[in-house]
Amino acid sequence: MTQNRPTQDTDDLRLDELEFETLTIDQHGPIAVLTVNRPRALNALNAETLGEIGMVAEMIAESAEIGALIVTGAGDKAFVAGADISELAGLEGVYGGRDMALLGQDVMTQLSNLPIPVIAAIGGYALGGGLELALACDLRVASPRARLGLPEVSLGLLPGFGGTQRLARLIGKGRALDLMLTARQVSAEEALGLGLVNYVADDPLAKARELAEQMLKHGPLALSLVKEAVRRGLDTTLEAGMEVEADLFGMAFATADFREGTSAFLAKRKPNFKGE
Ligand SMILES: C/C=C/C(=O)SCCNC(=O)CCNC(=O)[C@H](O)C(C)(C)COP(=O)(O)OP(=O)(O)OC[C@H]1O[C@@H](n2cnc3c(N)ncnc32)[C@H](O)[C@@H]1OP(=O)(O)O
Repeated sequence: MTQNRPTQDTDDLRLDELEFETLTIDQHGPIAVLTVNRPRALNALNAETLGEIGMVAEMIAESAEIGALIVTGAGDKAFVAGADISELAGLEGVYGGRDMALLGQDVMTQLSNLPIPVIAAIGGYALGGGLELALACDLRVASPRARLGLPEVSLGLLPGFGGTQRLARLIGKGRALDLMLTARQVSAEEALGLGLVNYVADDPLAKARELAEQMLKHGPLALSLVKEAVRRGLDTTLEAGMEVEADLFGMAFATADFREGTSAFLAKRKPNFKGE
């Protein structure tokens, strides 16, 4: 599904040379920050924004320079207040809705499958498609003011950007159904207790950077193998997941980073990982 996807050839472009209509990208060394930037609509996701997020994910997947991605929203009121309701209201029938869900799912999966850590910094409302965006990230850091929920049933809808699947996998079926069937918003503190967010911090962007820096001290290939093992293992049986883990563990042994990590430990020095 490539509806409204930008068609620009990205082969020779750097991320910080691209201009987007609905988001900004900043790069600080190996850490990129994607900010959804539609503050007048509380950063709601329309098809254009989804297309732009997908384009950024595609570029990051091919970039050797970016080691971690932080996703956030412009302004202090909202992370992302959902899919753009005015756009949804204009979609035609079953197929319009299905196409929009497939576009959203596709983009969230692109983000989720990135081989680098992806952290959501949630400063305010993360509702509907906004929470689904955060759920596609590896970790979530929320401000004490954040409000999170999947209120789609209040619009006669269900979550359609992966939320019914990712929320149940993250916090369990019972808790996920509670949030989705009541449409209630939870505070950051409750979200922490539910396991919906990993950290609550007054400055979620600063905390997300701190976490990214901590992760980037480790071997980048090992980080990507951890993500792959968890992702592939969760979608299968425990036994098959063990097989996946053993295969990836074997692959780690073939990397220069493994030689470097173990040599550095034995020589009592800091490792210098190269991602090879
Ligand atoms: C597959 C995915 C499906 C979905 O995601 S469906 C959408 C799920 N999300 C929601 O249902 C949340 C919708 N938004 C709200 O309920 C409220 O907003 C808030 C509680 C987040 C904040 O309320 P308040 O402080 O009173 O602000 P405000 O005046 O409602 O919003 C400011 C401007 O932002 C626009 N806006 C907010 N959320 C969305 C959205 N999701 N889609 C499109 N526009 C949105 C409003 O309309 C308004 O605009 P104007 O100033 O022109 O009246």
